[in-house]
Amino acid sequence: MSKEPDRLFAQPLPQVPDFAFNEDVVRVFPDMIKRSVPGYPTIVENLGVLAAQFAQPNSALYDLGSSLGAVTQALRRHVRTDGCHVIAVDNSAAMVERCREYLNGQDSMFQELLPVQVIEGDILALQFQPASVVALNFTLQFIAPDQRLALLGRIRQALLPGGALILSEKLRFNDAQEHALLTDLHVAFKRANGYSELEIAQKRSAIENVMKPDSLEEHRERLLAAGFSTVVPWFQCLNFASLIALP
Ligand SMILES: Nc1ncnc2c1ncn2[C@@H]1O[C@H](C[S@+](CC[C@H]([NH3+])C(=O)[O-])CC(=O)[O-])[C@@H](O)[C@H]1O
Ligand SMILES: O=C(O)C(=O)Cc1ccccc1
Repeated sequence: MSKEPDRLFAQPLPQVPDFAFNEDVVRVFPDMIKRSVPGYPTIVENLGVLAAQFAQPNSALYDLGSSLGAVTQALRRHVRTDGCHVIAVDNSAAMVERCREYLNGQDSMFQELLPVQVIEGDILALQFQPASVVALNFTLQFIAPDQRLALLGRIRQALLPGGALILSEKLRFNDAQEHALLTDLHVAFKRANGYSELEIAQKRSAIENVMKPDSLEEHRERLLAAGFSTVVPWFQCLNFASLIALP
């Protein structure tokens, strides 16, 4: 993975543009996400472990909003189920291009990895194949709120018995005090990872129009409304959580 440090918001910007997954972000993305999302490495590695428990023979494993393919790589490290293949989807051309390079690197280092297909496309327009694992790792929060239920409904319809959706998201909290506390602690996490007050403030204004987190209660209710039977949180670090939703 690229070692370039994230300094995208280090200089004062006259106007902070809306955050986009462009070439500049791609260059620093591994550093940015590790220093911004508490628990990210733990979530990604364990997502592979969880997926291995839900993978069904001869089915698709989806990595939706795959960015540079960190989840896809974890799926390929952990899942050994016969006949599975991974489908990674992202609508950022810059992400997809670099993701394919990284996966070629993984292919040249290891043998007998699951086959993988990287699709440049909108996950809202995807025709799902029968799937046993679907990962939405910090992607649903970037989907327009009024599209989220329909997307989860289509994922539910594609899921095979014994399969699972794994959904990781930044959380909002209905209780104002809990929200303020966990937001402050997230800022402290970023500061401890070397981000300045300016970087933190400019990044906040870059993402506020494009990333709309929901509360755990909203996630649970929407997943049930989409037809999932069971919703189990398996990880939370500050205001970032990951859920297992069963068909
Ligand atoms: N409609 C869409 N269709 C396809 N892709 C989309 C769409 N909207 C956003 N994306 C893509 O979703 C990804 C979200 S990042 C996921 C991290 C990754 N999962 C990881 O585990 O490293 C999360 C973050 O940066 O906080 C970006 O690559 C977008 O291009
Ligand atoms: O940086 C933040 O505050 C976040 O909430 C997470 C994030 C991480 C990477 C890209 C966009 C948002």
